[in-house]
Amino acid sequence: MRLRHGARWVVPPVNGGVRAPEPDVETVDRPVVAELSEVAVRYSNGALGVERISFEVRAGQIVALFGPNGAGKTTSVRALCGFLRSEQTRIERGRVTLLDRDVTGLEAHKIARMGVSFVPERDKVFANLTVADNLRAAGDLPRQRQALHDRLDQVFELFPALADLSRQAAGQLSGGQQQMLALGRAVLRHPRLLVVDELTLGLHHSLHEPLFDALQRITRNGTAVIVVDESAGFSLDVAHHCYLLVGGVVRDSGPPEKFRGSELLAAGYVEA
Ligand SMILES: Nc1ncnc2c1ncn2[C@@H]1O[C@H](COP(=O)(O)OP(=O)(O)OP(=O)(O)O)[C@@H](O)[C@H]1O
Repeated sequence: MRLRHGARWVVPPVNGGVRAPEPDVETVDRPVVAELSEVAVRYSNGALGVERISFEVRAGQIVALFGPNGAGKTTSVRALCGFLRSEQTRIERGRVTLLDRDVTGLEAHKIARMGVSFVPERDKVFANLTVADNLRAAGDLPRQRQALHDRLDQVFELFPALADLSRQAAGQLSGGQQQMLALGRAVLRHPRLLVVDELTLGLHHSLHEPLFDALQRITRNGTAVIVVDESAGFSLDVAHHCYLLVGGVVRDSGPPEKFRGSELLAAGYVEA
């Protein structure tokens, strides 16, 4: 696989960092890509992961999930992506829909094949493989050489640093570089839905804006994005729609403006 960069990303790049999304007139009428409806999840030890979670994301939208520790954000996105089965954890109630198909409890690899890329909170890269090999491992890649190169170019346009790191072992990269690699591998597949659990957790502040900027750019070819992040600061800047989870239920939802209120800040639900 030849690594180069310079070709155009399929959507115009954003210059000048994270911008507030356009008023959400454009995306509200787009098709729903994924939906959780009244989902309850119980872990194998009997603990309730989430009690009643409903949310949806439409093509080209960024949906932000936030809430305090233990609210059920990770459980919700793992339920959506099929990452609970291996833990003998059950979706006890409710329904997960992906592209109009009921995928409740379906295995992760089948959900991935339907066009979902998941960037988990931990273990997001193969530490012993090079950056190039991590990208090769993305799966669902075009066989035709030029098509593959074009996709790689799109990734390097999103994250130019990756092109220069291609021979480096992923385990030697900084946390920020690993996150870029994980996102790069996820978008290489041209997913219909990208799900990112903890986009900026543990990363230096200077990386937050470029990472959220990348999410905005990813949506511009119609990819839907669900992002969970510790700090809702940038989430509120880029999201079209937000869901506040507390204690395993959706406490509130709406456009980001609704969540900028001091009451939520004071309650610690939204970290500025
Ligand atoms: N593997 C597990 N086994 C048992 N219970 C779990 C497991 N993972 C999470 N839980 C429980 O499920 C609930 C929701 O946790 P979850 O990790 O989804 O929340 P979260 O909002 O992502 O929190 P955080 O921001 O701390 O990651 C919590 O009560 C948690 O203790």
